[in-house]
Amino acid sequence: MFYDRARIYVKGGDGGNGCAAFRREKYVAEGGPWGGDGGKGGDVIFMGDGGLRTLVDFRYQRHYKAGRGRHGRGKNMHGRTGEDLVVRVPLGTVIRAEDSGRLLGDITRDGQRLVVARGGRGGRGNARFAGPHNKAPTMAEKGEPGEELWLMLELKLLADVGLIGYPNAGKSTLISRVSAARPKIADYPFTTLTPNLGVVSLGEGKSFVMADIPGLIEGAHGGAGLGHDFLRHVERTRLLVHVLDTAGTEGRDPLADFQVINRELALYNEALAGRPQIVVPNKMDLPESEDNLARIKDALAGKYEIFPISAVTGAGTAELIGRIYDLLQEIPAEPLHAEEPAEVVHHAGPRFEIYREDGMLVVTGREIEKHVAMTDLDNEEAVERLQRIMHLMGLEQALRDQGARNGDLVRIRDFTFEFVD
Ligand SMILES: Nc1nc2c(ncn2[C@@H]2O[C@H](COP(=O)(O)OP(=O)(O)OP(=O)(O)O)[C@@H](O)[C@H]2O)c(=O)[nH]1
Repeated sequence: MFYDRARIYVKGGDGGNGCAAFRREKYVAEGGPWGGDGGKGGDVIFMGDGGLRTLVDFRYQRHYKAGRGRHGRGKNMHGRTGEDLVVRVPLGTVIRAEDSGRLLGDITRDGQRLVVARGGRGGRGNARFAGPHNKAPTMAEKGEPGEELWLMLELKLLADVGLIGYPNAGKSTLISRVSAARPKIADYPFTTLTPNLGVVSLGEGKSFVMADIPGLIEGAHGGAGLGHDFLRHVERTRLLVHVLDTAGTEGRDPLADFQVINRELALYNEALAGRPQIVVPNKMDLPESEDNLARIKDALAGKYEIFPISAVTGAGTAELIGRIYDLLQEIPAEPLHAEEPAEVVHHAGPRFEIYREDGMLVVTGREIEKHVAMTDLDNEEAVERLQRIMHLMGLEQALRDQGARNGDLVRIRDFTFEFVD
């Protein structure tokens, strides 16, 4: 089965907790703080893999979590960093955050890496909070939670080669003749036309994807047009292979067919019409084809490369796919997106939002929630520090602006406190 869309959940590893510990050695009277830092959580990283062709693996596994950082320990021992999780995706995969639709990136190159969910920072151990004002801090930070989100993956680079030609020219026959795998596109939002796809393998890991561009003539004449999703796929083809019914089995002239199809193609999609094109006179096993082939050669040789074949007997097809493969090496793959993001901006947005719920003021916001998550709420020093941070972030003023009064309850995640003006 062939799938070109997937929805998956990714989570960076949580940072390890910092440790609160004190020196407790013989002969050392006043043990100083020496709790180590927690380790950073691992990242979830996508990596381009030119050998992959589909997103099918993501149908079976939807959750991807990187390793968590280890907790810090006494004697200033830092926790180990969590392991990154590297997920291989086919080239042409476009990644968006599901909630906002924001583009995280495009994977277009083999080995290209993109961090899609960052691991959390490790919490600092109490040794790091020691200073002139506090020689024996009892607080340590908890680890920052790893980033988590749902992603929409979309595979855009489906076909390297598009087959064009009149109905019954033999496009389907050619695809089934030369392709090893015959993936089917499932979950297509429109049902009238299904692109016919084939993966053509030449051995030694060499392959390309060929797609039929069905209904070009019917769609153009009827003004029906093809589904947008399908168009998007065929727009990516780098080379067009124009298949002709050389025998004229339906009573038409193959040379006239050639002109008609190219005219329709230009009307239908100018960019597609400008692609390199090679001409494939098919049905050469039929005797009627000989004269027509001579005429086709007279008219088109010099302008186009011509590869006569018989899709039914297979004559000429090996030369054809060999040449297609070589041509594809010369035609560069276009970048898939104009909007190439310079850097992934993770969770941009307002600093915090405040709303009322059950008579309580609830504060949300990535930064403030992170600070709460990293605070050991059972430790008085840590809570005092959190309050200073909230003050510096301007939360008091924001709460006042929202009409908070002395004694009102304010909640941030699992931390509830009384507002004191
Ligand atoms: N004799 C002969 N017949 C062929 C050859 N290739 C295709 N045909 C026949 O031509 C007819 C049409 O072939 P298809 O492969 O279905 O043509 P198509 O271009 O895919 O047509 P659509 O699916 O309608 O777009 C079928 O009956 C095939 O058996 C060939 O090389 N020689």
